[in-house]
Parts: sequence; structure tokens; C-alpha cells
Amino acid sequence: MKDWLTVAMPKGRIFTEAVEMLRMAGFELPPEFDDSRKLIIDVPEECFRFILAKPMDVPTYVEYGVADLGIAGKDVMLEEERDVYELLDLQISACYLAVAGLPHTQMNDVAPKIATKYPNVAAAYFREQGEQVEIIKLNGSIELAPLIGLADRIVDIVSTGRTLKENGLIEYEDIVNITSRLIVNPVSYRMKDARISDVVERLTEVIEQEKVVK
Ligand SMILES: Nc1ncnc2c1ncn2[C@@H]1O[C@H](COP(=O)(O)OP(=O)(O)OP(=O)(O)O)[C@@H](O)[C@H]1O
Ligand SMILES: O=P(O)(O)OC[C@H]1O[C@H](OP(=O)(O)OP(=O)(O)O)[C@H](O)[C@@H]1O
Repeated sequence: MKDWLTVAMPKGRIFTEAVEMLRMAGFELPPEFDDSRKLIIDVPEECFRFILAKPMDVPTYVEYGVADLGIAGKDVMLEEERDVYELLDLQISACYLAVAGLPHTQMNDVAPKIATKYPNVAAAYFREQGEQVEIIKLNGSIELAPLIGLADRIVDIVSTGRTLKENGLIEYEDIVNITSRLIVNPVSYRMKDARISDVVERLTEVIEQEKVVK
């Protein structure tokens, strides 16, 4: 009998692209995936259970083994450092993490303030640069911080660059490119290897096809 797989999906931006990718891989996902508030969606025909989580929480569900697989941005993986394996770069939801701020401004000499949703990534980055900073954790609208004097710089996601531009901010440094990853619980990887290999193979084919199209 086929093993069931539980997959932690990130709600929000990545979700639509991830669903499209799974469908391209031949998994038949019902219309509930296009318009529903359900947090658990079972697809018995495919022996899949999907749970819909906050993007930052996906690696937590996978680490604790309540989900076998998950889809998470590399930003989340770097920030959370959970005990999971990364199986595939799905090459969707591309963006990057950058240091940004108001133009023509020096960072405060003594412990400049950095506002971010990614305190661990930001701290590691400035440590590597040999710069002592004070990290201020925010949960959104990060671009506000330098505009109203809360921080000297921000570390945040840039995609089109529109949010920075419309708020009169500029990028100072790129930190790392981000795409979404397929992740797995280490125990599930051993116990359900046949099913997981099938998912990986089918998604790999889609990634390869997409490369040809681009
Ligand atoms: N422009 C972007 N801004 C933020 N995240 C992006 C962007 N483009 C791609 N991503 C990816 O999408 C993920 C975040 O998705 P989303 O913004 O839906 O969730 P969220 O950060 O939890 O948002 P919210 O807190 O507003 O619900 C990130 O982890 C990142 O990998
Ligand atoms: O370069 P862009 O295409 O403008 O995208 C980047 C913006 O999108 C994200 O914010 P989001 O919309 O998730 O809102 P938030 O500030 O509440 O996190 C991110 O934090 C940036 O603010």
C-alpha cells in the first residue's frame, strides 16, 4: 500500500506557484486549492495531505515530523535553521535579501540600528562584515523604519524593487538570492523514500522543462 505524505505548504505568495508546479508534475489537486480557507486539504486519490501554514513556520512542521515534506523560501531556511534536508531548488518565487536605506546616509558609527523580519540572517551578515549592529525585529512594513528614524538600515526582501523605489530608499548591498525549496523531514526521508523519490523526480522534470521554456 502506498504511503501517505503530508506536505506543509506556505500560504501567500509562494502558494499559487507551488500548486501550479505540483499540477504540472501530474498531481491532481482539486479546485479547493484555488479558493478555500481550509487549513488541511486531503487528496486521497494521490495519498496526499496538505497543511497550509505561515511561510516562516513551514520548516517547523517539517522538523517536528508532522509534515513529511514542505515548501519554504530560502530566506526562511536561513532564518530558521531547522533540522530538515533541502531536496530541491524549485526555482519559484525568486527574490533576494538586501541591505537598504535612505540615500546619502552613513550608518551611525556606534551600533547602527538594523530593522528586519530576519534577525538571525541580518546578525550573521553584519557579523561576517565585522560590523557591530543593533538588530530591531519587525514583522512587516520594514521600509517604514528608516523613513521615520527607527533604524539606519533595513535587511529585507526585494523582488521588483518597487517598494524601495516608491519609498525613496536605495539598496546598499545584496545579501543572498532566494528561491523556494522542497524540504523533507530526515526520518520521513528514510521511511518513505519511494514516495518521496517519486515526488522529487516529477518535480525535477518540471524544473527542467521550465528551464527549456525560459
Ligand atoms: N516580494 C516578496 N516579498 C516577500 N516575500 C517574497 C517576495 N517574493 C517572493 N517571496 C517569497 O515569499 C515568501 C513570503 O511569502 P508571503 O509574503 O506570502 O508571506 P509572509 O512573509 O508570511 O507575509 P505576511 O506576513 O504578510 O503574511 C518569502 O519567504 C519569500 O521566499
Ligand atoms: O521589491 P518588491 O516587489 O516591492 O517586494 C518587496 C516587498 O514585498 C515584501 O513585503 P510584503 O508585501 O510581504 O509586506 P510586508 O511589509 O507586510 O511584509 C517585502 O518585505 C518588501 O517590502
